[in-house]
Amino acid sequence: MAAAAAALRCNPRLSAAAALRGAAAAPQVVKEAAIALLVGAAEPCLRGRRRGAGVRCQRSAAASAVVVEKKGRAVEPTQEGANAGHAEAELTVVMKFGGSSVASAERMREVADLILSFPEERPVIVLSAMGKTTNKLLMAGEKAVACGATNVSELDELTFIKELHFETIDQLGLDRSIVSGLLDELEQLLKGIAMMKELTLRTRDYLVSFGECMSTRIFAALLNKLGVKARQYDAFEIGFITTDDFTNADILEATYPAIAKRLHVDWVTGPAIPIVTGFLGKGWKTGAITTLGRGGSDLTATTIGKALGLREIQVWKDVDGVLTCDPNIHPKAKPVPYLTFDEAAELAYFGAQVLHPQSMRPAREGDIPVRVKNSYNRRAPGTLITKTRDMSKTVLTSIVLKSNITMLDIVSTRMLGQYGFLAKVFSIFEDLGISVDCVATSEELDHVIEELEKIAVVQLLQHRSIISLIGNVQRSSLILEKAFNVLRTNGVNVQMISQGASKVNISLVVHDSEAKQCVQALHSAFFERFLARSQ
Ligand SMILES: Nc1ncnc2c1ncn2[C@@H]1O[C@H](COP(=O)(O)OP(=O)(O)O)[C@@H](O)[C@H]1O
Ligand SMILES: N[C@@H](CC(=O)OP(=O)(O)O)C(=O)O
Repeated sequence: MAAAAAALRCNPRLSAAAALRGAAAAPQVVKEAAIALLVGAAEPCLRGRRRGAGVRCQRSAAASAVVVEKKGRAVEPTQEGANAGHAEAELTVVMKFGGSSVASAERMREVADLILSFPEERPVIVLSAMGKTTNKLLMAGEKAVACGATNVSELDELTFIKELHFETIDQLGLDRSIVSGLLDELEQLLKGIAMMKELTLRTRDYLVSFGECMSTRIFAALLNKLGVKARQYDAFEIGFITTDDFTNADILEATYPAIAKRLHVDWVTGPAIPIVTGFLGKGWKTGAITTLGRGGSDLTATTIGKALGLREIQVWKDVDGVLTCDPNIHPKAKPVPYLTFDEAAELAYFGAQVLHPQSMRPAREGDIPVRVKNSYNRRAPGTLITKTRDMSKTVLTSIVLKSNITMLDIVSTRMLGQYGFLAKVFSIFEDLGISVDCVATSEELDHVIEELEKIAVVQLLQHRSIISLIGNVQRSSLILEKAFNVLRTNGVNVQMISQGASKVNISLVVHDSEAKQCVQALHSAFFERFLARSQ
């Protein structure tokens, strides 16, 4: 059993899902041929060089007209916005700014200022869509399915998106033509959806791509206006090749040499800060626009970091780094100064919204440090994520909560031997093409249960939460002792426990109704009282 469970953890998506089931609240007591699967329910599958002297960003205030071309073509840097430098030095860092960092004209100015406050860097910039644009686009698409083509122009979400982008452009003193073509195209697309009365995953990706296509064009124009040469890129035009899994595509290997070549050649022939759309790619078979899963701009940034062998990858957010838990769950969450790639990856897989689940992979492969910083509080040191770190004093790093999980309790009817049973259970998921922690609809779940019931007694336990304790599992006894002490004091019965093969994660399953209170109590025990005592 243990061997089977460990093997399953090789697949990060399955790792959240497969765990040994013990007798209630008796961790590590393993029942014969009985496993439980956790099925994510509510959310869609979300899915060195040293610095050198060289080209510097100029801060000249020379205004310039910006040449804006059609979607799919880069906004070329302007003469006036010329960065006088030559490309004798390579690009040094990638800086990614999330939606909250570029949510308004004021925020865009702030981000431009932030970038220019590092004149020694030659950055590649990755941007997400402005503020909540992605959510609004999705909502507009869903409403368009039912509202009829003649009513599309009146959709609140479309009006909001138009106003946000036009107001931003006006406030920045730029030309509305930068995005007007895209906004027309967006309206046409919504009319098409209304006529078809259908929003496919492929269309969904095309629809949300407008957010990043607009934010990057506006920002490139702003930098050029400020006298800093910048060049806009649509990721799907410069070699971000992905699988054709719309809404949750994976980056393919061919991406790395392709984007490295394109960005490098452009940089040496005409140095200009590259401003790249986050989140987007191009499906290798269909040639259509794909997205990398919600929050996918982090992955765009780490992919560029690895492709170009940059010194550092910076992801600028609206929090002071990766925190000891979700600040929306517990206001006393505090920044974690250092993490390993393994810890950060585990944290992200288990639902911490702060990093995209796949984003650590390219950074780890390229061994490029990732720094998570706050664009609203530049001085905060943030979190530095590296391959290794001194773990000697570490017990717990962070607590992650993933709610609204469905747990499948599967007990063998002994028609098959133990090994055959486990193999059969997972082949059912494979045959149905279901990634265990990504089952999104109850229909999918019905199929799974129907198949499983041929070999097992299946119990469906809904409204469960996974609490993941990310830390030094070399100290698992201490972590468990402390955690169970807290849970017992709070009268909480743990329904399942699983220790990750990655040695950085222990997961507990509790009922949804108790989960937040548990996280708060655990946080207080590990990070508040512990610190108070050790200081
Ligand atoms: N452990 C955590 N550390 C930091 N932030 C977290 C954590 N868990 C959840 N969050 C949430 O993640 C948000 C940042 O992620 P995200 O919204 O994707 O940023 P951005 O859009 O800037 O890339 C924070 O505002 C915070 O509410
Ligand atoms: N705009 C996309 C991609 C992204 O990465 O956004 P953010 O960096 O704001 O999480 C989304 O909302 O999912």
